[in-house]
Amino acid sequence: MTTLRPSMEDRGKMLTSVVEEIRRAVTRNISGAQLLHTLLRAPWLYGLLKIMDDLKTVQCSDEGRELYEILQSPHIQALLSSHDSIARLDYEPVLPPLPEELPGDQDAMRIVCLVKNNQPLGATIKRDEETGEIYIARVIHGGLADRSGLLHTGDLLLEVNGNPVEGLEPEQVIQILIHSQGTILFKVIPNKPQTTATNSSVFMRAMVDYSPQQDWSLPCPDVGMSFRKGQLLEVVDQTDGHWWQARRLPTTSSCAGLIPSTSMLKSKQREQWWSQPLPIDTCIRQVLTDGPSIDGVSRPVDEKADEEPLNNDEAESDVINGLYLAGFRRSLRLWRRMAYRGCRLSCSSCYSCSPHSTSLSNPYEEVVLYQRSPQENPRLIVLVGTSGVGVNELRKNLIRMKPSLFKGPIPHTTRPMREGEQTGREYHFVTRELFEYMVCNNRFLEYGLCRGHLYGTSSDAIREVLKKGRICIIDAEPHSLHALRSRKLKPYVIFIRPPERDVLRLTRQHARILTSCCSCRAYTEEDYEELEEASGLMEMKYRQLFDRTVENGRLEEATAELLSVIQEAQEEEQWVPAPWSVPEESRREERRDKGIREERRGGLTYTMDYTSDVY
Ligand SMILES: Nc1ncnc2c1ncn2[C@@H]1O[C@H](COP(=O)(O)OP(=O)(O)OP(=O)(O)O)[C@@H](O)[C@H]1O
Repeated sequence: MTTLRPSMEDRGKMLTSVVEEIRRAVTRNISGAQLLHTLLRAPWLYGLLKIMDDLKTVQCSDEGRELYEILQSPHIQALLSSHDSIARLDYEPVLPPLPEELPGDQDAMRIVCLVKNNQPLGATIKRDEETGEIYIARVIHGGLADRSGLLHTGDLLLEVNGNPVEGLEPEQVIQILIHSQGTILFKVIPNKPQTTATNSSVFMRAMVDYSPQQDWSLPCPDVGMSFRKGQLLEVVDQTDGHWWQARRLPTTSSCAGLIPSTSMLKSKQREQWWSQPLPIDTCIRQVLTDGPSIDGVSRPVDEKADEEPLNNDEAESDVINGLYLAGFRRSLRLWRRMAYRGCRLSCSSCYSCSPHSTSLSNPYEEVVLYQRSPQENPRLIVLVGTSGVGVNELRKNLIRMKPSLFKGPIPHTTRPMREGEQTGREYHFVTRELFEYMVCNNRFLEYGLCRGHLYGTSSDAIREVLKKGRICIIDAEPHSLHALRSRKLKPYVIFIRPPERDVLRLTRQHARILTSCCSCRAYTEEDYEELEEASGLMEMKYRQLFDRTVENGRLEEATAELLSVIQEAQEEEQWVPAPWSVPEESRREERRDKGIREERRGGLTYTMDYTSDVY
């Protein structure tokens, strides 16, 4: 840069010409970048900077003062500071000179220089077992190598920091890399240009837990990413049929990790299931509590349910301020509890624990953000919780507070109508034949037999409430969620969890627990223990199906939280299974296309050897 030392007279001329230059720029409407370019090229800029101080003190023309103000603006100050840095050659890092003896065939070789600051390289390498050559096995999305855009999957590695890698084990190359800090120089032969696949992200909900530490087949454990049931994953790369790259959401890191693909995880799950003893802890299946079943298969009989009469006022009908709640809930909860206890003893044929259960067949569920439009029906609200946690209390509270907003579905029953009851108000009173016909046609989400009468919640009863623009609120056992999760109902599932033990003791002083022989009594320490244990097991097993969790400590607080969660579910964007947001006609086309795609993919063979893939 040439230093000019202008005279006072020259300074005046200079100032005028600079101001003129700026004015012209403004009137010609040229961009800021063009103006900067013009100014920075001017030989008098350095001189101008020198006289900046003079401008502050010396009496000068209007143009001079105007220029001074312009030069004081933050943008120009930032520019001047950048100018100074560049003028002092004050930038890092200082790159080493390129090797002098570059081979003649320039196209075949690439020298890649990366600056590594205590962060992993973000690429894995592997050795070709036949040739012994070392390749870049994969480039991790968002990692250093990926951000540089200079290393690609399949590039052949020749040297690292001047050390030839020929004949080395991948682990030895990794050691060189680990001990290199700052600048790392790679000599590679680039892989043939790959067709740039459009790598748009896909969002998935994990339906199972995964821990890379326990997965011996992971090509490189350091890059593995763990996840838990219910967590949201952004899958950024599915090019490898076995190992995908993904980020957990919400994410703090731009760097992705490796997770098994659907097919990989399915085969792992199957292997694991067959090698494990039968889980008999939390399994619940649909059993009837007495007599021969409607489908003709004998079911376990619970003697007590027949012996002890229900307290009808409490058990079958809830009327709050003249408002009828779906009355059968109590008896069904009781029935469910019987079924649950019976099942704990024998669940060897239970569907949800079999290797074909839904979580095993779908380890990931594709999800999309969905915003309900005001024209659509409200979403179904499903409360899930262990018996005694307060699901019914919360549900009643919501209906009591906002009867025009919330409503329960009217259940069906084969029990005879009593005096004062109306069909379609407390229940839909139907004949046993009709009830059985509805069962055969899968019209019930849940049904059960109590004291000789059938009770059930039909999907039509739920839709009826939703169609009228009211929020249908039901409680359900978690194993029925699979049947409920449909595009039409779009259920939003809220898990009700018990609070800490001391809050339980404090808040449940006057609470009454319904016992298996249909009587009520105060809660005991044993009940609290059972409640916590059952709740923990339920959460562990079904967490992937819950959208939110609300703790039922103090009733008013829990109700208020529930209200705001429900409002969010109806009014704000939520993650839902992808098919829920697609209109029916495009769903049919999509299913057909997917079939074709899968057929094509089926023809591909994956030949990469992952055993020596090192990060
Ligand atoms: N937050 C709370 N504070 C105090 N008492 C509560 C609270 N939630 C529920 N209760 C009381 O606990 C008892 C059981 O509640 P509730 O009947 O709602 O349980 P549930 O989960 O529906 O189980 P079940 O179907 O077996 O009755 C009731 O006496 C209820 O009034």
